[in-house]
Amino acid sequence: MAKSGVNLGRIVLGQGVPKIAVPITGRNEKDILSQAKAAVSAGPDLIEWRIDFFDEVTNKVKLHDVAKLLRDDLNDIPLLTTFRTRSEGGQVELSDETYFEICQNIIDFKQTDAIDVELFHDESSIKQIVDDARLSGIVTIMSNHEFTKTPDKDVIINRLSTMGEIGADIAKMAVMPQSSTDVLTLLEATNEANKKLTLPIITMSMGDLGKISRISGELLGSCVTFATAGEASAPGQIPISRLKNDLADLHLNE
Ligand SMILES: O=C1C[C@@](O)(C(=O)O)C[C@@H](O)[C@@H]1O
Repeated sequence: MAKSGVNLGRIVLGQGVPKIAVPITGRNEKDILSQAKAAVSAGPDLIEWRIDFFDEVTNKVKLHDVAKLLRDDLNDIPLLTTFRTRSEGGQVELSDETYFEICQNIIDFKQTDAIDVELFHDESSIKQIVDDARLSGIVTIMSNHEFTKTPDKDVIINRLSTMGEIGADIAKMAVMPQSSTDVLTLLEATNEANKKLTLPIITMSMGDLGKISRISGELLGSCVTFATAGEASAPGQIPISRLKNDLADLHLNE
C-alpha cells in the first residue's frame, strides 16, 4: 500500500520516483546565487541550501537577505535549508544554543519549504523546533549522519523510528560504508524501515561504495536522493544529468 506522501511546495515526497535534491554550498552571497542559477538550470525537484558553508550564517540580517534573494531565484523549486554541524560532516561546530538560534531564524524568515534538524541535540529543543516549523507550514526532515561507519541494521531502523516519534515529517540517515556488506546493511535497513514506519524516509550509504543507494530509492523506499550540479556536499553524490537517467531506467512501471 502506498504511504501518504508529504507535500513540499509543488512536489510530494514519499511517492513514486525519488526526488532529486541539488545542494548549494557557496561561502558568500555571490557564489550562493551563482550556484543557485546552475542548480535551477539542471532541473532538480528540490534545492538544498547548506547554510553551514555560508561565512555569515551567524549574522541574522545577512542570513535573511541571502535567504530571500535565493528564494526569489528558485522559480518555485522547493527549498530545504540545512545547517550540518561538524560532527555530522558539516563545516562548523556550534553550541546547541547557536544551532537552535539559527534553526529558529530560518523558520521565522519563512523563506524555506523544509528545514533539516539533526537528531542528536537536546530533545526538548528539537521538539520545539519541529512544533514551530509545523506552525509555519515548514516540513521537518530530521537527520543523522555517521561519517565513519555503518551502524547495525537495527540501530539504523531505531534511529529513523525515533525521529518519527519525536515528530519529524521525514526521517533521514546517511552512513559511511567500509565494505559491500555495510552497503547491504543500509539497503536492508531502508527496505525494512520503509515497510515498518508510516513516515517517508531518506537514506544513503556515502562514498563510492555506496553509490547504488543513491539510485535504488524507488525499490527500497528512500524518497530523496542528493545529486551534484557542480560542487558535492557529501561523498558519492552522482551528477544530476546521469542520475536522472539512472532513476528513469530503474523506474517500476507497475
Ligand atoms: O543529509 C544530506 C545527505 C548528504 O549527506 C548526502 O550524503 O547526500 C548531503 C547533505 O547535503 C544532505 O544534507
